[in-house]
Amino acid sequence: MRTPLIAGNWKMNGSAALVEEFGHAFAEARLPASLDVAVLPPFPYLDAARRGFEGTPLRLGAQTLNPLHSGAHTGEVSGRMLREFGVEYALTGHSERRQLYREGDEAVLDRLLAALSVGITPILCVGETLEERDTGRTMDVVLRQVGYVMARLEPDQRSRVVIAYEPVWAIGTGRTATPQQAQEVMAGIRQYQAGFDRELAAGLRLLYGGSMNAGNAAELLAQPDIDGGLVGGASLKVDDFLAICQSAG
Ligand SMILES: O=C(CO)COP(=O)(O)O
Repeated sequence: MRTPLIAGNWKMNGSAALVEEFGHAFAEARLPASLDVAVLPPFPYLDAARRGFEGTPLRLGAQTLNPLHSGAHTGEVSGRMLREFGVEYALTGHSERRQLYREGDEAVLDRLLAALSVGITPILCVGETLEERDTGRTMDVVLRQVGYVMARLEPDQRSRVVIAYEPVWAIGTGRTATPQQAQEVMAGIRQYQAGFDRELAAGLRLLYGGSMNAGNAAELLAQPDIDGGLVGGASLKVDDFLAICQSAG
């Protein structure tokens, strides 16, 4: 069975105080027995989070990484450095990185390979814009983003990737995909992978992201092909994030 994963992407938000608050709340929290939970704070908070989350179920993630291990790349952070801070997950291909920082499929692949090379589980984010959905291109776009990366990996690498389906029109808009819309695309991703490797597809963890909150998480997470959530805004409020984690049981 696939273990659900709830990941909180804080984006460029949060504070040292919020890290501390999460550490305290999750130390006391009763969570479903079989659940992985990660928080992805901005880089400056990683060290505090590593200390503050000790003894809690919270694992650490990063929002991006540079494809190289080290070098003259002002402002960048490598996977090797993240690993030193106990980072276990890293986003690659988030739509904000694709749009705002012009990261294309090749850049996404490079970052994902860098994560794998240091033992970090990459979360490959994919998703269509509203225009792409309205013109009937959702599956083409999503499967191109998935296929570009997965086709270039070795089987053992492929089995370590988590895929997050985040429709761009649902991110930060309060407009969530309906459980049926999300399920349809995510079943399509799994079927596409099954065309290459049935066993891998059956074990592939697929997360939904886009305005997931405490009110809609249970219904989304109840869909057969949704194995967890990538949560933005609602991951900044400890009670909401806890409630989402609890509904993943
Ligand atoms: O982009 C997201 C998570 O990576 C989703 O953000 P929101 O949950 O704020 O829509």
